[in-house]
Amino acid sequence: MTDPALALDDVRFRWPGRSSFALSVPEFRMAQSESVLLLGESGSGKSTLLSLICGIVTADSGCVAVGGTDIATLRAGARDRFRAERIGVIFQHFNLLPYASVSDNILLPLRFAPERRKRAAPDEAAGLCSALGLPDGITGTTAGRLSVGQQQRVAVARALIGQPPLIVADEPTSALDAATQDSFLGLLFDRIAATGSSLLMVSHDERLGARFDRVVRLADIARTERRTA
Ligand SMILES: Nc1ncnc2c1ncn2[C@@H]1O[C@H](COP(=O)(O)OP(=O)(O)OP(=O)(O)O)[C@@H](O)[C@H]1O
Repeated sequence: MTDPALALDDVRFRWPGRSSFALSVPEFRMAQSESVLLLGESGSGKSTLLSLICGIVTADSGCVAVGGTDIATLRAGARDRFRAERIGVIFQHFNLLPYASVSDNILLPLRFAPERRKRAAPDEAAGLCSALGLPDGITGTTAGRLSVGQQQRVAVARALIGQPPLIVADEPTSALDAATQDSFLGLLFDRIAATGSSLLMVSHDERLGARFDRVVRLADIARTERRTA
């Protein structure tokens, strides 16, 4: 039997030093190649959940397994390499290196991920740029000079390069108008259909739901505790 792309069991978490917010997830699963839209209001813990899934923070108890590997069993350095190998992350604010070229930004995760680097074709960065509708020759441009929409596409190319099995995206469409949102999602879905990657996207916009295999509300899979500190 193949491992689920993602499995959370009895996960509990509090941000260190902050008792005012707690998140617990009894059970959540994603199958391989599945796309899930995770909805929740602002401050409900969506980004916190993604940080747990990416191993940026570790659960106080319970298990977060990505492709069958419990990330709590990995030491910090190994966890960073595991994330680079297995998860393509699209951050809310893209987190591009503004002084580095588009090409260097896209290739960045491969530096820490030898297996993913082997899977990436030599011209994949340029190919992704063109598939994502970026202009020819953009790979040498400094990322800080791009429009917001272009930065977003570069962030997607960086997440997709080398075909990581899981793509995690934190509100990647929030800065886009409706038409650009639609074409952006079309491109993202074309790419994950081609590679068979799973996609977990966080948003507070339920209109995006039609494109996904499943729409999940954070409130239905997690309990949160919020107190004014
Ligand atoms: N790095 C952090 N350190 C400490 N507390 C944090 C950190 N990141 C988030 N929190 C706290 O965790 C709680 C949930 O925030 P989170 O960003 O996960 O919610 P969200 O649903 O993603 O919100 P939004 O839709 O506004 O991005 C908030 O109380 C927030 O202050």
